[in-house]
Amino acid sequence: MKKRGFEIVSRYDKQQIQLPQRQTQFAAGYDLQAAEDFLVPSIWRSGALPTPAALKPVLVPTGIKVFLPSDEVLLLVSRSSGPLKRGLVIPNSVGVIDADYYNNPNNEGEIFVQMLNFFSQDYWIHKGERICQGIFTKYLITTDDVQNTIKRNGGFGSSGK
Ligand SMILES: O=c1ccn([C@H]2C[C@H](O)[C@@H](COP(=O)(O)OP(=O)(O)OP(=O)(O)O)O2)c(=O)[nH]1
Ligand SMILES: [Mg+2]
Repeated sequence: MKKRGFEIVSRYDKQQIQLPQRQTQFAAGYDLQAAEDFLVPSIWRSGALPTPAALKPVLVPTGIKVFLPSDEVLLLVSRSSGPLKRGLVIPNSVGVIDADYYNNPNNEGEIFVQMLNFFSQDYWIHKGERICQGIFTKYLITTDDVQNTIKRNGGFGSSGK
């Protein structure tokens, strides 16, 4: 049985979604692609100072989900060229993709990438463009960790404030 890997979520079935890949021999990150053309508006779009609305991140769909052992996590981190060449930053700094997010009843575990565009021009991400990289790693728990049995039923605040 496969231990860890990526799959396409059903809403993007047969839509030529590419599974993340490492680009070079010893690359640590699996580059995730945008599942569709997607606009990331400039934070400066409404004037001299960004408004609160302009500072709300967009969620770029990837069309993929990840399965992994329960003691591992996939970390979504920026590509170094994201801010430098496209003005795109990941405002949550590092996206944490938990093992129990896979196939959750709310969105099947589809991975989304939060983004803001710090450049002055709006930016259209094209379908298939590599928007961040995912790094697999193990996580540790405390000695007196209380094993939680609550099931995840979504993401982005699904466990409450
Ligand atoms: O950039 C991200 C970050 C998270 N997630 C998904 C996977 C993750 O397992 C879930 C919850 O993320 P996290 O625990 O970081 O956010 P939260 O605000 O604590 O949400 P929740 O209450 O659902 O745990 O949302 C993404 O798709 N992209
Ligand atoms: Mg959480």
